[in-house]
Amino acid sequence: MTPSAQAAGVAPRESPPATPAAFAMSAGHVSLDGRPVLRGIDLRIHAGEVVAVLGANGSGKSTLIRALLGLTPLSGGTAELHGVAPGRFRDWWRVGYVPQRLSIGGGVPATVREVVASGRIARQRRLRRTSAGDRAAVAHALEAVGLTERAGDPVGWLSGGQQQRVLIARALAGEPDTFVMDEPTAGVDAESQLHLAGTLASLVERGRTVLLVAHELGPMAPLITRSVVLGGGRILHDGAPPADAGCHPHPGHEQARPHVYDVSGGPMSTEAGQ
Ligand SMILES: Nc1ncnc2c1ncn2[C@@H]1O[C@H](COP(=O)(O)OP(=O)(O)OP(=O)(O)O)[C@@H](O)[C@H]1O
Repeated sequence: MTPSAQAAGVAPRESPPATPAAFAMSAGHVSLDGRPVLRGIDLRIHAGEVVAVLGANGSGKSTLIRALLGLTPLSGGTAELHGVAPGRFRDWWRVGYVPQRLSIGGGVPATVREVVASGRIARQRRLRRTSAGDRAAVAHALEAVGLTERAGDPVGWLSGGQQQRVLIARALAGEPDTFVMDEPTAGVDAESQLHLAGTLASLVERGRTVLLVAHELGPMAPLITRSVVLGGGRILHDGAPPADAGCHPHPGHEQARPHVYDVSGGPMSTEAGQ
Protein backbone atom coordinates (compact mmCIF):
# COMPACT_ATOMS: atom_id res chain seq x y z
CA MET A 1 0.00 0.00 0.00
CA THR A 2 1.30 3.50 -0.74
CA PRO A 3 1.96 5.74 2.28
CA SER A 4 -0.83 8.15 1.20
CA ALA A 5 -3.32 5.30 0.85
CA GLN A 6 -2.23 4.01 4.24
CA ALA A 7 -2.73 7.47 5.74
CA ALA A 8 -6.21 7.69 4.21
CA GLY A 9 -7.13 4.27 5.60
CA VAL A 10 -7.79 2.88 2.13
CA ALA A 11 -7.67 -0.92 1.96
CA PRO A 12 -5.03 -2.20 -0.44
CA ARG A 13 -6.55 -3.30 -3.72
CA GLU A 14 -5.84 -6.92 -4.56
CA SER A 15 -4.06 -7.25 -7.88
CA PRO A 16 -6.11 -9.45 -10.21
CA PRO A 17 -4.91 -13.04 -10.32
CA ALA A 18 -2.60 -13.64 -13.26
CA THR A 19 -4.07 -15.94 -15.91
CA PRO A 20 -2.46 -19.33 -15.40
CA ALA A 21 -0.31 -20.73 -18.16
CA ALA A 22 -2.18 -22.84 -20.70
CA PHE A 23 0.37 -25.59 -20.15
CA ALA A 24 2.95 -25.92 -17.42
CA MET A 25 5.37 -28.64 -16.49
CA SER A 26 7.99 -28.56 -13.75
CA ALA A 27 10.77 -31.13 -13.54
CA GLY A 28 8.59 -33.48 -15.59
CA HIS A 29 9.78 -37.06 -15.91
CA VAL A 30 8.11 -39.87 -17.83
CA SER A 31 9.29 -43.45 -18.03
CA LEU A 32 7.75 -45.91 -20.45
CA ASP A 33 8.42 -49.61 -20.02
CA GLY A 34 10.98 -48.68 -17.40
CA ARG A 35 12.94 -46.49 -19.83
CA PRO A 36 13.24 -42.75 -19.19
CA VAL A 37 11.65 -40.81 -22.06
CA LEU A 38 11.31 -37.35 -20.52
CA ARG A 39 14.06 -36.36 -18.12
CA GLY A 40 13.38 -33.11 -16.32
CA ILE A 41 11.15 -30.92 -18.47
CA ASP A 42 10.44 -27.35 -17.37
CA LEU A 43 8.01 -25.63 -19.69
CA ARG A 44 5.32 -22.96 -19.51
CA ILE A 45 3.18 -22.07 -22.50
CA HIS A 46 1.00 -19.00 -22.19
CA ALA A 47 -2.33 -18.15 -23.77
CA GLY A 48 -1.95 -16.93 -27.33
CA GLU A 49 1.42 -18.57 -27.97
CA VAL A 50 1.88 -20.70 -31.07
CA VAL A 51 4.49 -23.25 -30.13
CA ALA A 52 6.08 -25.96 -32.26
CA VAL A 53 7.65 -28.96 -30.55
CA LEU A 54 10.45 -30.23 -32.75
CA GLY A 55 13.00 -33.01 -32.49
CA ALA A 56 14.17 -36.28 -33.96
CA ASN A 57 12.03 -39.40 -34.12
CA GLY A 58 11.69 -40.87 -30.66
CA SER A 59 12.87 -37.71 -28.88
CA GLY A 60 9.69 -37.66 -26.80
CA LYS A 61 7.53 -35.05 -28.55
CA SER A 62 4.28 -37.04 -28.45
CA THR A 63 5.04 -38.19 -24.92
CA LEU A 64 5.49 -34.58 -23.85
CA ILE A 65 2.15 -33.40 -25.18
CA ARG A 66 0.38 -36.50 -23.91
CA ALA A 67 1.88 -35.85 -20.47
CA LEU A 68 0.81 -32.20 -20.61
CA LEU A 69 -2.73 -33.42 -21.27
CA GLY A 70 -2.57 -36.06 -18.55
CA LEU A 71 -2.88 -38.91 -21.07
CA THR A 72 0.52 -40.27 -20.03
CA PRO A 73 1.28 -40.16 -16.29
CA LEU A 74 4.36 -38.38 -14.98
CA SER A 75 6.82 -40.47 -13.00
CA GLY A 76 8.16 -37.28 -11.45
CA GLY A 77 7.43 -33.56 -11.40
CA THR A 78 4.14 -31.79 -12.00
CA ALA A 79 1.98 -30.66 -14.89
CA GLU A 80 -0.88 -28.20 -15.09
CA LEU A 81 -3.48 -27.46 -17.73
CA HIS A 82 -4.87 -23.94 -17.40
CA GLY A 83 -3.68 -23.94 -13.81
CA VAL A 84 -5.16 -27.30 -12.84
CA ALA A 85 -3.54 -30.73 -12.60
CA PRO A 86 -4.75 -32.72 -15.64
CA GLY A 87 -6.44 -35.31 -13.40
CA ARG A 88 -8.63 -32.60 -11.87
CA PHE A 89 -9.17 -30.62 -15.06
CA ARG A 90 -12.86 -30.47 -16.05
CA ASP A 91 -13.05 -27.87 -18.82
CA TRP A 92 -12.17 -30.25 -21.62
CA TRP A 93 -14.18 -28.17 -24.09
CA ARG A 94 -11.28 -25.73 -23.90
CA VAL A 95 -8.85 -28.22 -25.46
CA GLY A 96 -8.96 -29.47 -29.04
CA TYR A 97 -6.59 -32.42 -29.40
CA VAL A 98 -5.54 -33.80 -32.77
CA PRO A 99 -3.77 -37.09 -32.04
CA GLN A 100 -0.89 -38.30 -34.15
CA ARG A 101 -2.29 -41.63 -35.16
CA LEU A 102 -5.64 -42.23 -36.68
CA SER A 103 -7.98 -43.67 -34.09
CA ILE A 104 -11.18 -43.33 -36.04
CA GLY A 105 -12.84 -45.36 -38.68
CA GLY A 106 -11.41 -48.81 -38.12
CA GLY A 107 -14.51 -50.96 -38.42
CA VAL A 108 -16.78 -48.20 -37.11
CA PRO A 109 -19.23 -47.14 -39.82
CA ALA A 110 -19.29 -43.50 -38.70
CA THR A 111 -19.61 -40.82 -41.31
CA VAL A 112 -17.21 -37.91 -41.59
CA ARG A 113 -19.91 -35.60 -40.19
CA GLU A 114 -20.52 -37.88 -37.20
CA VAL A 115 -16.83 -37.99 -36.34
CA VAL A 116 -16.53 -34.22 -36.62
CA ALA A 117 -19.72 -33.78 -34.57
CA SER A 118 -18.14 -35.86 -31.78
CA GLY A 119 -15.88 -32.84 -31.26
CA ARG A 120 -18.91 -31.05 -29.78
CA ILE A 121 -19.44 -33.60 -27.01
CA ALA A 122 -17.36 -31.80 -24.37
CA ARG A 123 -19.53 -28.72 -24.97
CA GLN A 124 -22.87 -30.51 -24.69
CA ARG A 125 -24.74 -31.14 -21.52
CA ARG A 126 -26.03 -34.67 -21.06
CA LEU A 127 -29.20 -35.51 -22.97
CA ARG A 128 -29.33 -32.14 -24.68
CA ARG A 129 -30.39 -32.34 -28.29
CA THR A 130 -28.04 -31.16 -31.00
CA SER A 131 -28.58 -27.42 -31.41
CA ALA A 132 -28.38 -25.16 -34.44
CA GLY A 133 -25.11 -23.87 -32.94
CA ASP A 134 -23.71 -27.42 -32.91
CA ARG A 135 -24.70 -27.97 -36.53
CA ALA A 136 -23.19 -24.65 -37.60
CA ALA A 137 -19.91 -25.38 -35.80
CA VAL A 138 -19.68 -28.80 -37.48
CA ALA A 139 -20.45 -27.32 -40.90
CA HIS A 140 -17.87 -24.60 -40.37
CA ALA A 141 -15.21 -27.11 -39.30
CA LEU A 142 -15.90 -29.31 -42.34
CA GLU A 143 -15.59 -26.31 -44.59
CA ALA A 144 -12.35 -25.21 -42.92
CA VAL A 145 -10.67 -28.50 -43.85
CA GLY A 146 -12.31 -28.73 -47.28
CA LEU A 147 -14.40 -31.83 -46.55
CA THR A 148 -17.94 -30.51 -46.87
CA GLU A 149 -18.52 -32.67 -49.95
CA ARG A 150 -17.45 -35.80 -48.09
CA ALA A 151 -19.54 -35.20 -44.96
CA GLY A 152 -21.91 -38.12 -45.60
CA ASP A 153 -19.21 -40.66 -46.49
CA PRO A 154 -18.05 -43.33 -44.05
CA VAL A 155 -14.76 -42.06 -42.69
CA GLY A 156 -13.09 -45.35 -43.65
CA TRP A 157 -13.52 -44.43 -47.31
CA LEU A 158 -11.17 -41.47 -46.97
CA SER A 159 -7.43 -41.51 -47.56
CA GLY A 160 -5.01 -41.23 -44.64
CA GLY A 161 -4.41 -37.52 -45.31
CA GLN A 162 -8.14 -36.83 -45.56
CA GLN A 163 -8.74 -38.73 -42.33
CA GLN A 164 -6.11 -36.52 -40.72
CA ARG A 165 -8.16 -33.54 -41.84
CA VAL A 166 -11.26 -35.12 -40.26
CA LEU A 167 -9.39 -35.20 -36.93
CA ILE A 168 -8.48 -31.54 -37.34
CA ALA A 169 -12.12 -30.70 -38.11
CA ARG A 170 -13.21 -32.64 -35.02
CA ALA A 171 -10.94 -30.42 -32.90
CA LEU A 172 -12.15 -27.25 -34.64
CA ALA A 173 -15.80 -28.21 -34.14
CA GLY A 174 -15.47 -27.97 -30.36
CA GLU A 175 -14.43 -24.31 -30.69
CA PRO A 176 -11.76 -24.70 -28.02
CA ASP A 177 -9.36 -21.93 -27.01
CA THR A 178 -6.39 -24.28 -26.87
CA PHE A 179 -5.28 -26.58 -29.67
CA VAL A 180 -2.88 -29.48 -29.33
CA MET A 181 -1.92 -31.02 -32.63
CA ASP A 182 0.43 -33.96 -32.94
CA GLU A 183 1.87 -33.81 -36.45
CA PRO A 184 -1.25 -32.38 -38.09
CA THR A 185 0.44 -32.35 -41.48
CA ALA A 186 1.97 -35.84 -41.47
CA GLY A 187 0.90 -37.51 -44.69
CA VAL A 188 -1.07 -34.46 -45.80
CA ASP A 189 -0.41 -33.14 -49.31
CA ALA A 190 1.00 -29.70 -50.07
CA GLU A 191 -2.37 -28.16 -50.94
CA SER A 192 -3.97 -29.42 -47.74
CA GLN A 193 -0.99 -28.14 -45.75
CA LEU A 194 -1.66 -24.69 -47.18
CA HIS A 195 -5.30 -25.06 -46.28
CA LEU A 196 -4.37 -26.03 -42.71
CA ALA A 197 -1.96 -23.09 -42.46
CA GLY A 198 -4.84 -20.79 -43.44
CA THR A 199 -7.07 -22.35 -40.79
CA LEU A 200 -4.30 -22.01 -38.23
CA ALA A 201 -3.77 -18.37 -39.19
CA SER A 202 -7.40 -17.58 -38.44
CA LEU A 203 -7.11 -19.32 -35.04
CA VAL A 204 -3.95 -17.35 -34.28
CA GLU A 205 -5.69 -14.13 -35.28
CA ARG A 206 -8.39 -14.91 -32.74
CA GLY A 207 -5.77 -15.38 -30.00
CA ARG A 208 -6.04 -19.14 -29.69
CA THR A 209 -3.20 -21.04 -28.06
CA VAL A 210 -1.61 -23.65 -30.31
CA LEU A 211 0.85 -26.35 -29.35
CA LEU A 212 1.85 -28.54 -32.23
CA VAL A 213 4.34 -31.28 -32.91
CA ALA A 214 5.90 -31.14 -36.34
CA HIS A 215 8.77 -32.44 -38.34
CA GLU A 216 8.40 -29.88 -41.07
CA LEU A 217 6.48 -26.71 -40.41
CA GLY A 218 6.00 -26.01 -44.10
CA PRO A 219 3.53 -23.17 -44.68
CA MET A 220 2.76 -23.05 -40.94
CA ALA A 221 6.28 -21.74 -40.21
CA PRO A 222 5.46 -17.99 -40.29
CA LEU A 223 2.74 -18.52 -37.67
CA ILE A 224 5.02 -20.13 -35.10
CA THR A 225 6.07 -17.79 -32.29
CA ARG A 226 8.28 -20.20 -30.37
CA SER A 227 9.91 -23.55 -30.83
CA VAL A 228 10.82 -26.15 -28.26
CA VAL A 229 13.33 -28.71 -29.45
CA LEU A 230 13.58 -32.02 -27.63
CA GLY A 231 16.49 -34.42 -27.61
CA GLY A 232 17.41 -37.18 -25.22
CA GLY A 233 14.31 -36.49 -23.14
CA ARG A 234 15.37 -32.90 -22.44
CA ILE A 235 14.71 -29.48 -23.91
CA LEU A 236 17.66 -28.56 -26.13
CA HIS A 237 16.27 -25.24 -27.30
CA ASP A 238 13.36 -23.05 -26.28
CA GLY A 239 12.98 -19.84 -28.23
CA ALA A 240 12.87 -18.57 -31.76
CA PRO A 241 11.86 -21.10 -34.41
CA PRO A 242 14.77 -22.38 -36.49
CA ALA A 243 15.05 -20.42 -39.70
CA ASP A 244 14.82 -23.39 -42.03
CA ALA A 245 12.23 -25.52 -40.25
CA GLY A 246 9.53 -24.68 -42.74
CA CYS A 247 11.39 -25.05 -45.95
CA HIS A 248 11.64 -28.68 -46.80
CA PRO A 249 11.57 -29.20 -50.53
CA HIS A 250 9.19 -32.14 -50.25
CA PRO A 251 6.25 -31.08 -48.07
CA GLY A 252 4.56 -34.46 -48.23
CA HIS A 253 7.56 -36.47 -47.07
CA GLU A 254 7.35 -38.28 -43.77
CA GLN A 255 9.75 -37.57 -40.96
CA ALA A 256 12.94 -38.40 -42.80
CA ARG A 257 15.17 -35.56 -41.60
CA PRO A 258 13.74 -33.84 -38.60
CA HIS A 259 17.12 -33.04 -37.04
CA VAL A 260 17.23 -29.31 -37.44
CA TYR A 261 19.12 -29.15 -34.13
CA ASP A 262 22.09 -31.20 -33.06
CA VAL A 263 22.22 -32.75 -29.63
CA SER A 264 24.74 -30.16 -28.41
CA GLY A 265 21.80 -27.80 -28.23
CA GLY A 266 22.48 -25.26 -30.96
CA PRO A 267 20.57 -24.78 -34.16
CA MET A 268 22.10 -26.77 -36.97
CA SER A 269 20.63 -27.12 -40.41
CA THR A 270 20.91 -30.58 -41.88
CA GLU A 271 20.10 -29.13 -45.29
CA ALA A 272 23.36 -27.20 -45.32
CA GLY A 273 25.50 -30.20 -44.59
CA GLN A 274 24.06 -32.51 -47.24
N1 LIG B 1 3.74 -47.02 -24.91
C1 LIG B 1 5.07 -47.02 -24.97
N2 LIG B 1 5.79 -47.96 -24.34
C2 LIG B 1 7.12 -47.97 -24.38
N3 LIG B 1 7.88 -47.05 -25.02
C3 LIG B 1 7.21 -46.10 -25.67
C4 LIG B 1 5.79 -46.02 -25.69
N4 LIG B 1 5.43 -44.95 -26.41
C5 LIG B 1 6.57 -44.37 -26.82
N5 LIG B 1 7.64 -45.05 -26.40
C6 LIG B 1 9.05 -44.73 -26.62
O1 LIG B 1 9.29 -43.44 -26.10
C7 LIG B 1 10.17 -42.73 -26.94
C8 LIG B 1 9.53 -41.40 -27.33
O2 LIG B 1 8.38 -41.65 -28.12
P1 LIG B 1 7.51 -40.48 -28.71
O3 LIG B 1 6.43 -41.10 -29.50
O4 LIG B 1 7.16 -39.55 -27.62
O5 LIG B 1 8.57 -39.77 -29.66
P2 LIG B 1 8.33 -38.69 -30.81
O6 LIG B 1 9.40 -37.67 -30.62
O7 LIG B 1 6.93 -38.22 -30.78
O8 LIG B 1 8.63 -39.58 -32.10
P3 LIG B 1 8.12 -39.44 -33.62
O9 LIG B 1 8.79 -38.23 -34.18
O10 LIG B 1 8.64 -40.68 -34.24
O11 LIG B 1 6.63 -39.37 -33.59
C9 LIG B 1 10.46 -43.63 -28.14
O12 LIG B 1 11.70 -44.25 -27.94
C10 LIG B 1 9.35 -44.63 -28.10
O13 LIG B 1 9.78 -45.87 -28.58
